[in-house]
Amino acid sequence: MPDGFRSEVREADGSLDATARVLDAAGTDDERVVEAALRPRRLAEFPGQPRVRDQLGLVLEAARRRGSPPDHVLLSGPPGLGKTTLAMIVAAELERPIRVTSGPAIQHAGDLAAVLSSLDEGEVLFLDEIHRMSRSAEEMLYLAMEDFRVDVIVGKGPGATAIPLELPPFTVVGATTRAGLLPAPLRDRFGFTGHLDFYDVADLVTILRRSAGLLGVEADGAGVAEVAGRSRGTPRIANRLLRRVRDWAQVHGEGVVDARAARAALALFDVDEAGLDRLDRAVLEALCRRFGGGPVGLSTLAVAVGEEADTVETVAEPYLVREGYVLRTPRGRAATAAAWRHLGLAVPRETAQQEALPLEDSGPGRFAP
Ligand SMILES: Nc1ncnc2c1ncn2[C@@H]1O[C@H](COP(=O)(O)OP(=O)(O)OP(=O)(O)O)[C@@H](O)[C@H]1O
Ligand SMILES: [Mg+2]
Repeated sequence: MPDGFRSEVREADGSLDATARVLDAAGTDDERVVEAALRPRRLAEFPGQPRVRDQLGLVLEAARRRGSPPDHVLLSGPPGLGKTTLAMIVAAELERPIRVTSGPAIQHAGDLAAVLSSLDEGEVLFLDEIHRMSRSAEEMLYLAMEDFRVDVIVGKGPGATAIPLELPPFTVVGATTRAGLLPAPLRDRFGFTGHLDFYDVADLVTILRRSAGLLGVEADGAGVAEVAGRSRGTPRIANRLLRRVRDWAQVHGEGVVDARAARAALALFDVDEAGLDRLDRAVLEALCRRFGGGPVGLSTLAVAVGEEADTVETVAEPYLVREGYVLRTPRGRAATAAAWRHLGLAVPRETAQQEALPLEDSGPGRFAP
């Protein structure tokens, strides 16, 4: 997440300004403590993402039987869907230690060299936000991932020499919200790439029941279903909303997460019936009211809602596109009829006509990004 965005969700005392962005899918530091407690530890207790889970399970099991480290693993997808959780699970399944660092923390190749040269055989190196690493570190990483070797540069200027240093075999687990930003040579070094997608409601219900149990919160079926349906397909948001509904239930109700508590708390925190939050609605409002439904370029749209383009693109847009409110076209972002209707506005004739086209004319991928 861009730092500017993070700082916006904080109060002066550093706590989460929950009314501002209860749906912000990126976690805050205080929240990370709660999150860590709610993370599934093993693949078998990880609900959802069946494809990625099966594929990853196979890769890990085969490596375990061979007794050698598995291929490097890249996990991509929107914030809060379980990339960090899966990285921890990789290490747990391999019964190996995990070393955690992130792209922004590695600004110089030397930083990476120090981490790499201290790895033990079979260790898992988790590189979060891998798309934010410096170019020179990236190049060092290719070599290390492929040949298990780093060139340590000694000295400066014309007298500088590269001393090759052999590394024991290890496994890189990279995580990124922006797989498209990774240079192809780096992407190619990963033997397995798992793309995480939004969760369906049934999986979120499973996750919420488990979280309620861990938090010692009583929750009934209707309450859990209400929260699951309004969590933007994102476990982090589901867990966060569960805690806010629990708060409401403890203050105004009997302490039970039920449908009444869920509806009241979600309304209080600006989560609408479709599960859209303030940023989502701001994007739709800008698209429809300011730009007549678009198409409009991402950066123009971002300025209109007062956010960074990166935030609009990684946080709001994937879900709006997937739910069919926004289309990504070569000329920019455009509102669908569903967006106009969601805001309670009349659907412009042109939009209605376009969407009423028989399917064979427009193709099945009309709503695809
Ligand atoms: N499949 C899942 N089952 C249960 N809980 C999950 C699952 N996926 C994610 N979570 C919960 O959601 C929270 C966020 O997950 P995680 O930190 O793994 O997301 P992330 O993809 O790494 O997000 P970011 O891109 O912001 O780093 C965690 O607290 C975890 O408990
Ligand atoms: Mg993460």
